[in-house]
This record gives sequence, structure tokens and C-alpha cells, in this order.
Amino acid sequence: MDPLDDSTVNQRLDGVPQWRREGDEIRRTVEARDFPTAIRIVDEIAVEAEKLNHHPDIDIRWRTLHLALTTHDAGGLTELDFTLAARIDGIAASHA
Ligand SMILES: C[C@H](O)[C@H](O)[C@H]1CNC2=NC(N)=NC(=O)C2=N1
Repeated sequence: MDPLDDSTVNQRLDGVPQWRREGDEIRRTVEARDFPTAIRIVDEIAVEAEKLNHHPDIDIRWRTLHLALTTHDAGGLTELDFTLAARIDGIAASHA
């Protein structure tokens, strides 16, 4: 899969406003109500990541998740990152 150009990245970012771009990554944080909920969210993200064969970097700090997406194989951001970002948003919203 080819990396997206900057204008396409900006267009895709408009669709997932909770994510911000940092270089070759997009990042967001998710604050869960408590630690077990944060772990459940990670577990649900893992299911979607396996379906897409696309895996986020996840840093767990008590009930806050720091998520980063990039496509290592492409050396940049691809449609897969935005597809997974939208699914993560759905999971986070379902636990809000
Ligand atoms: C072989 C397999 O398809 C690759 O290693 C996949 C697995 N998960 C991945 N996840 C992410 N985020 N980027 C990748 O390039 C990637 N590659």
C-alpha cells in the first residue's frame, strides 16, 4: 500500500478529528472511566487490529491510552491507519 500524500492525509484527518498528525503517525488519547475499562478497550482494539492485520502502538497509563498509528511497511500513513482510527473511535465512544 502506498503512503498518502499530505493533502489526502489532511482530508482523512477531517474525518477523525480526535486524531492529530505527528510526522508519519496519527495519535490520540482515550481516557477510560477506570483501568479495567481501559484494558477492555485495548482488547476490543486488538480484535479490530487482527481483522485488519494492522496494529497500533499503545501506551497504557492507568486509565489513559496513548495510541499511535502508522504503516511501517509503507513508511508513512495509509488508508489502513484511518480505517483503524475510525474503528478505535467507535470502540472508545461505546465505553464513554
Ligand atoms: C506481515 C504483516 O502484514 C505486517 O508485518 C503488518 C502487521 N501489522 C502492521 N501494523 C502496522 N501498524 N504497520 C504495518 O506495516 C504492519 N504490518
